[in-house]
Amino acid sequence: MSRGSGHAQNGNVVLELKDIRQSFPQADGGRLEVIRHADLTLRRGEMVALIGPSGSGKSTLLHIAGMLEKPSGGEILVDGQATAALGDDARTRIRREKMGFVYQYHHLLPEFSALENVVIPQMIAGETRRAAEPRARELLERVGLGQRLGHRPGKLSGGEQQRVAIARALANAPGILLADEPTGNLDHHTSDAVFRMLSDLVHDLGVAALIATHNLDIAQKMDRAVTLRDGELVTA
Ligand SMILES: Nc1ncnc2c1ncn2[C@@H]1O[C@H](COP(=O)(O)OP(=O)(O)OP(=O)(O)O)[C@@H](O)[C@H]1O
Repeated sequence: MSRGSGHAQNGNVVLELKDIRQSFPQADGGRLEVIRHADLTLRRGEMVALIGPSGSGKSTLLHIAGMLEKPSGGEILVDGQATAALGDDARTRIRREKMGFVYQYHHLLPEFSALENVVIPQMIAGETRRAAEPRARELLERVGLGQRLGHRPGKLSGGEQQRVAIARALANAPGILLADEPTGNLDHHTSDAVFRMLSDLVHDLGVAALIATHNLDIAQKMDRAVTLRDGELVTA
């Protein structure tokens, strides 16, 4: 497993959001302007909290950053490459090779073991099972599940399921991790433990992480925080 240089450094920009705007059509024929202006630069090895009231557009901004949704305006650069004009295939390739996603609910495949859940994304990316397994094992060991490799998700606790989901998100060695309330379903104690593990991994692997959370204690433990307020992304 490659190890990064640790905390953020200048020049290690992996994701840039430039003047992102997003609006949605409304029933009355008008448009709901959810994001009026968002600029953000993410560097290797930094963990950034995305906070803001419910409905302020955090999930929308994460979807745009992950190229799952096109913004009404603005540009997204991944490793310096502009993406707005790219076709769907190129966007999908960038997403698959360079991004990992974690959601509030783990979305693991219930009929497969923890190990298989981390192997499968690598096989979809073209790895053989034999090549994919060592990394999957190592990641699962890193998240504290070395003794649970053969367990199916239904036999794991909520915190353990989320640990598998984090290992899966990192399976293809993405430079960028986007997470939407990754500890939102967990009790206070489990949430802290899962966050600590995620933070160690992000810093050790040199991943750039943008993490939406309602939990201000957790947000404070990240390297910095940005807030969506009245459609503007501002430094928290
Ligand atoms: N595809 C869509 N069409 C219309 N409106 C949408 C769409 N997606 C999001 N919205 C609206 O945009 C606003 C922001 O939603 P979003 O889910 O991004 O907020 P959030 O900050 O993540 O909220 P929460 O903290 O409750 O998860 C909401 O008013 C939502 O209804």
